[in-house]
Amino acid sequence: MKFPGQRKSKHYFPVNARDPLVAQIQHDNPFARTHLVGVGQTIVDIEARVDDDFLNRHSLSKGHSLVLDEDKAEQLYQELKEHDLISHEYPGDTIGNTLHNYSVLADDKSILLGVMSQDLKIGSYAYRYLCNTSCRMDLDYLQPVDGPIGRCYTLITEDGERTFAINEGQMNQLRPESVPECAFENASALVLSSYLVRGKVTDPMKNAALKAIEHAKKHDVPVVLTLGTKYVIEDKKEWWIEFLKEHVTCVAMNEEEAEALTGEKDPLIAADKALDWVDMVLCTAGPVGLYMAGYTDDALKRESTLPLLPGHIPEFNKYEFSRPMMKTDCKNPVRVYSHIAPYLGGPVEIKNTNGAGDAALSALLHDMSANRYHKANVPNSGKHNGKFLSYSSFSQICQYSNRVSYEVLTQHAPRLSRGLPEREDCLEEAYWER
Ligand SMILES: Nc1ncnc2c1ncn2[C@@H]1O[C@H](COP(=O)(O)OP(=O)(O)OP(=O)(O)O)[C@@H](O)[C@H]1O
Ligand SMILES: Nc1nc2c(ncn2[C@@H]2O[C@H](CO)[C@@H](O)[C@H]2O)c(=O)[nH]1
Repeated sequence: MKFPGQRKSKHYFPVNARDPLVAQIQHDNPFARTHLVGVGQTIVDIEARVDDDFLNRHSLSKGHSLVLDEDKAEQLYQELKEHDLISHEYPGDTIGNTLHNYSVLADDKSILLGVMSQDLKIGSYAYRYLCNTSCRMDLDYLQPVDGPIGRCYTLITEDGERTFAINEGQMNQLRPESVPECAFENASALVLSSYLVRGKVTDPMKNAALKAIEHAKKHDVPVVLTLGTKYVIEDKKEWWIEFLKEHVTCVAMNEEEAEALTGEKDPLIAADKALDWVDMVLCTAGPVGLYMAGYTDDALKRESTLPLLPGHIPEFNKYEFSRPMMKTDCKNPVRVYSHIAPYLGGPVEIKNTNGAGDAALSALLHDMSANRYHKANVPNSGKHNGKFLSYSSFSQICQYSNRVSYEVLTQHAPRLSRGLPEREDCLEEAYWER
């Protein structure tokens, strides 16, 4: 496990691998490990540059993700092929992206639960998916299916916006029996997306996701939900609110999804409202940067030394140096908020915004895992004088998430092609003290 945030050597584990005393202790007590587990829809992103007219012709709504009927999906594909519009093919799925990024950042294991074509042909989409996924992602539990994985036509218009059109293939055929309980032992978090419940009523995926939640609860693993696209939420807002209350520790969303869920346009107010239902919120807001909200115990709160920010909640970032906790673990819960503007104002040239939100979430999940890892290995550390959800403060997680999003904005693919640059071994110099 590489540690997040300030990435100087002291933040790496093991601290001193060559020390004979440390080696002896390790031999007697090998480091406890942890991993991230996720349930995903296995899909490949097929990227093409199109104009607004193309979106209108195929009745697609700009910026969103829609599932197409098989015929319509085929028609769209033929048009892309005919005009030679396809420019790239990448493994996709919001959960696959998040797990892959996590494995790259933490240099550690994640487990993907999903489907994979059993008769895999070299050069097929399934083959490409596997070839371009981090080797730290454990794919051994994938359920074989007879047919293709999903395709996500990622249509980029001139304004840089991406619109998704999905040909689902077998992506929703994951069965609850293919979600093994052993994948949840020692897991740091379970990550799911709202996309998992928008299949046909006969698709087993929704029950597979519920089975995963059941295992996660049994093993005291926090459930993290990313909201995917606003349409999935708008259609049944009340259902989602109940779902959050019952199952979810942390929700990740962008400002549109946040508005669909809470009715609030302002991401800070939306995040605050979501705290009525969950313990922690990550809300990305494109060029406005991102917000986090959560709870800490009054006795453990820490004041920010950064400028206090105006907003609908005045000086909302006052306690952003605190570390997130579950509300039920706080004697006197205090709400904490933090915000960060895009890293260095955003890249000079944004290659593609696809995956920027997934990248932010993977950084947060990395920080949560680092906490679990540290706690298992150094339980008496002062870092664990409270039952915290993450290793770093709200403020530092915001900076880290933002930094990772930036990396995805500067590249074409939705998944990190490498970790953060080693050269920038202290974020303080490059960023904090800008
Ligand atoms: N135009 C932009 N300029 C600067 N930074 C940006 C821009 N768009 C996104 N970002 C950065 O990326 C982060 C995540 O972006 P965004 O809110 O667009 O995610 P998203 O809509 O969930 O993306 P996706 O669903 O494709 O993963 C933002 O918090 C911000 O740091
Ligand atoms: N699982 C899943 N991922 C999607 C869907 N629509 C878009 N995405 C993914 O969202 C990612 C960006 O967040 C892209 O890489 C897409 O693959 C969907 O319906 N289901």
